[in-house]
Amino acid sequence: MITTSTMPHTPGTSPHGTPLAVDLTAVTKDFGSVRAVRGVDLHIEQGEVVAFLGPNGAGKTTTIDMVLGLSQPTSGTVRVLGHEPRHAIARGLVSAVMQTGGLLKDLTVRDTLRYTASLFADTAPVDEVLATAGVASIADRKVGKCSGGEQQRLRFAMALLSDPALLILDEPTTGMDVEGRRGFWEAIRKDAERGRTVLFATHYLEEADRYADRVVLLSHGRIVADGTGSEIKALTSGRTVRATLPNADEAALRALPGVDSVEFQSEQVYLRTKDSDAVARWLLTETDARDLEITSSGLEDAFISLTSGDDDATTSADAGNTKPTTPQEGARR
Ligand SMILES: Nc1ncnc2c1ncn2[C@@H]1O[C@H](COP(=O)(O)OP(=O)(O)OP(=O)(O)O)[C@@H](O)[C@H]1O
Repeated sequence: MITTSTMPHTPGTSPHGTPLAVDLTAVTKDFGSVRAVRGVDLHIEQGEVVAFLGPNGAGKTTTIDMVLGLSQPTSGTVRVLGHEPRHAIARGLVSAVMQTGGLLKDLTVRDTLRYTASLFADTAPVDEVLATAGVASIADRKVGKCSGGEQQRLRFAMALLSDPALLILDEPTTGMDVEGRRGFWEAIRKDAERGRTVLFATHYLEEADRYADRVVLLSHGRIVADGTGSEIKALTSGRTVRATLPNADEAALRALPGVDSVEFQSEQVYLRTKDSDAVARWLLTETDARDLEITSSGLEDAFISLTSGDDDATTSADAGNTKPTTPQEGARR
């Protein structure tokens, strides 16, 4: 079970008494008979960089839309920095970077920012924002001539104009090449180091693992895991200990604490375990095992194991079944 905070605190605030950046409690969302979000509890503290990871249809966009005040939950509550989402947006506390739209091809990057800035009463200086978003070198380029990655960095720059406390990005790098994605995330990470809270939805495991402090894994409208990338990897599949062990005592291996599975290939034994140190120690001290190798499972294994095998019931008819599907659900707080 992943937990990061055991300190009691007032609902809606962090243990330090500051409002949570995002505070979802028992949130559900129905579209007719489809229950897209099923009892989500999510508490994000200010300054966290959180990835919302999940397969198609998991409910990421639906949840983000509620945080942005674009739709209302069917039940449960959504608070953003201590406010109703729409009030938080109206106060300029939240900005969003969406995948597409919102750009005029004939304007330059700088003019796009100047024009956007003119719509607000008070904004960060355009030159500062150009630099932060990593688009200063293409400031005089027409938007239509910018690559997909550059256009996304421009959308990021536009989102920064109001200097929001919370930045939300819904699958911002879909369709970008590897180089473009790296440049985009480097700009986001660098900016986040100054304390901005970032919540982004993604399909890319590697992106979530590398750029988020915390990964919230969503499947079928529920949170099925919540922790750092490493915690989630360890949580699901643990590690595999491989050893050469002729005449292995299968029953003894299976009885070891923390061992999830045991497989044999001729003289090789493969043990999947959450406590690889203990298994390795036992093999080396109690058996003739040699050539030990310990490998860590990837986030992809965790993703597949945590998001598959769940029931596919997304109709609200069975929505009363909000029991966690894994021990990890809602485990963070
Ligand atoms: N306006 C709508 N009307 C009906 N069903 C909807 C609507 N919006 C979303 N859904 C359904 O709700 C579920 C969750 O969709 P959502 O778009 O939130 O998932 P997602 O995780 O963002 O997926 P993707 O990664 O494909 O964008 C899906 O079953 C989807 O078909």
